[in-house]
Amino acid sequence: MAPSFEDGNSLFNFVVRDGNGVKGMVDLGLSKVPEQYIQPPHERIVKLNAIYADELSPIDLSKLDGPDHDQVADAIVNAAEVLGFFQVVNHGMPVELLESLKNAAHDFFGQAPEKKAAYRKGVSPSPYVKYGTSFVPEKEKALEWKDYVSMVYSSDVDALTYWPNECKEVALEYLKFSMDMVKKILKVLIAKLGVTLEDSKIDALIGLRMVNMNFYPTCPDPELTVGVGRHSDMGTLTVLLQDGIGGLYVKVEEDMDAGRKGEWIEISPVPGALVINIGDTLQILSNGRYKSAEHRVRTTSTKSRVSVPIFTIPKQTERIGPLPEVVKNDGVARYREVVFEDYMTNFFGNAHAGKKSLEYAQIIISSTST
Ligand SMILES: O=C(O)CCC(=O)C(=O)O
Ligand SMILES: [Fe+2]
Repeated sequence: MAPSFEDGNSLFNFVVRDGNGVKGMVDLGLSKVPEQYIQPPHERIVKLNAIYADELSPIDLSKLDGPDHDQVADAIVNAAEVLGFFQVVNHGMPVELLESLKNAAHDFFGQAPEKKAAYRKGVSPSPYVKYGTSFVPEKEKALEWKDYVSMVYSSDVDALTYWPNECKEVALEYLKFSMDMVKKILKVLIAKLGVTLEDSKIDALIGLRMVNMNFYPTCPDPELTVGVGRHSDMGTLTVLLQDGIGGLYVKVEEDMDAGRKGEWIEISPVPGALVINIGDTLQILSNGRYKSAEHRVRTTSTKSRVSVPIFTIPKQTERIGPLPEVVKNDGVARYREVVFEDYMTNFFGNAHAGKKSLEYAQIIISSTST
């Protein structure tokens, strides 16, 4: 039976306030996209632009420990400078774990709405778990076609006590495997900046970790909606597991060989691979050399999609600014120093709007020369 929401408020209340999510709405039987989800034309993802250039072939991470170290390090740095996104294979994570994670995400979101709604903001029994929908629904002109559960890591004991039963064990294992990889990649990126950081500083830059599970229900008209709107991630590095459905798009910020600046290209699913992307923090630390890529997610009408990002972000008290050696080299600081907690508050206080989040730390450099 088609749902009849008399006014906009009742739909908002059903989906957002009462925690039924997009899934709850779709499960009622939906033949068309509700008005609240219709994106303005310039935000819609119309064209399926599946470019599969050489730059996007996955990087074999196991080679970082062998004679090809320099080549692999260069590939990582190049990807971070040009697109801000790359995929890795032979990362050491068992394939079965990746499969279990996707299943666990389906298990979690497949539960009755009240089970998930128990983790809503303000009522969640755990300070570390939040279930929700869209990004900041109260501030968005059009809602995003996505439900999520977010699990903050504080300790193994807390994770196993407070994270949802449906996914806590696999999510924790995934996080453990990922952190070694994240540290390795981060060390490569920092070294190429000509900077040496103490291990304690590296740890502080990825001191807060969050495992999210995203669920994108089927949509009756994917061309009117977005799964996630244009945004960059706020943290240092993001690790992402996506399923085989596809729909993750990245905006080309630097010109690649074929002159594709400004185009959106798809990060096509590769079985067994993980996606890595640079976040705002690393763009700031590198004084703009590494790109916190703008990305977005399309919805589909055929099958629900799941993805499982790990966000590694600085500790709240950490001061983030361009590394002094890099500024010295560049002759200019493109960002000011900010306390990460303030950066985060600003990030979560606004709807997704491309790379606008970076403006919070940006120094506007006026060109007075010539
Ligand atoms: O679902 C995806 O592929 C990406 C999700 C994403 O960008 C995010 O959660 O920040
Ligand atoms: Fe993202």
